[in-house]
Amino acid sequence: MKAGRLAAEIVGYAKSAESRATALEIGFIDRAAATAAEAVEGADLVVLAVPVGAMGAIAAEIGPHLSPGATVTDVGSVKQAVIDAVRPHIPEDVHFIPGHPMAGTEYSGPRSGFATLFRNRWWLLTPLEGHDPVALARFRSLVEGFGAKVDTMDAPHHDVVLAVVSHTPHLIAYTMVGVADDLARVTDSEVIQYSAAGFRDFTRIAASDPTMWRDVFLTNKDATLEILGRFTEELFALQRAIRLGDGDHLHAYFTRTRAIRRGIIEAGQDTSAPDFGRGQPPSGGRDG
Ligand SMILES: NC(=O)C1=CN([C@@H]2O[C@H](COP(=O)(O)OP(=O)(O)OC[C@H]3O[C@@H](n4cnc5c(N)ncnc54)[C@H](O)[C@@H]3O)[C@@H](O)[C@H]2O)C=CC1
Ligand SMILES: O=C(O)C(=O)Cc1ccc(O)cc1
Repeated sequence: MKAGRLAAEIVGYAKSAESRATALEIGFIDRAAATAAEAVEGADLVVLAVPVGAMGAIAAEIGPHLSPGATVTDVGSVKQAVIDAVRPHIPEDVHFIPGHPMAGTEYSGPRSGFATLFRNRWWLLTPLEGHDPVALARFRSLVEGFGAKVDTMDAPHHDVVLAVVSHTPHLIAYTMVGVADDLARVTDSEVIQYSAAGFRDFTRIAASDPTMWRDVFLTNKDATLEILGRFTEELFALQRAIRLGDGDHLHAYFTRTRAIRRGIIEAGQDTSAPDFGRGQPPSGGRDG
């Protein structure tokens, strides 16, 4: 918003005084408020960017201080739980537009933000029934001003999709790194020294913020457990194929999954890693 001069004044609040001071120092905000309630006084737009489990408490704190006609949005990785926790605290004359930018890194805190973070990334919105289309269109064009692409869907659908493309993969990465750490035969230095790209990517993901991800799994419980159940079934089938020496099964499976990867690249959605066949992709996040 700062880089694009999309707001007259940006007021920030964070629980820690250090985060507030850093945000001011690096120019992310024009003014730091001492409380969340003070931060939202007179604001046209309020963005809730706390761990999913903290959204409800923050909403309760700011609810009585919101201006009529203001818009409240959030950036939480889970949507239905945030809606359930936040909506009761938002006055009738305030617009609530739940959202989720599909962009980020394993880093936290104000120094981890950068102006191009949302460029060419999806920003999913899960508007509530009976929402004001004018407020939605206004917010949508703001987000497009960050360079993001917007899509809308309902919250339960969002949560299942995210369980597949983000939440369960994060859990798998956490597990794989934990397994490597547990293996006495593989010393720490070997894990670090011989890390191939696949495992290195797992370690990056597994370095993500523990509070944020704890809250994601606690609040997207059903969808994550459903996808994890399917994942476990497939894993057992592959385990069995390896044990039986069933190369056809393995080959057919890997052929199917390779087609998915190629589909992502052809759709121009790969912003994660160098694609040596097609030159450098656009920079994606801090690790690029
Ligand atoms: N990091 C990422 O890659 C992405 C994160 N998200 C979502 O964005 C939200 C914020 O995540 P980040 O910006 O990465 O985290 P962050 O750690 O950089 O910022 C979180 C802020 O919330 C504050 N906070 C934590 N607990 C609080 C509480 N109980 N009450 C009041 N304030 C509290 C912290 O002081 C901090 O200022 C989360 O809901 C997360 O699911 C969404 C997309 C990507
Ligand atoms: O660091 C990564 O690779 C991410 O996957 C970032 C991310 C984390 C959480 C989200 O809800 C959306 C994006």
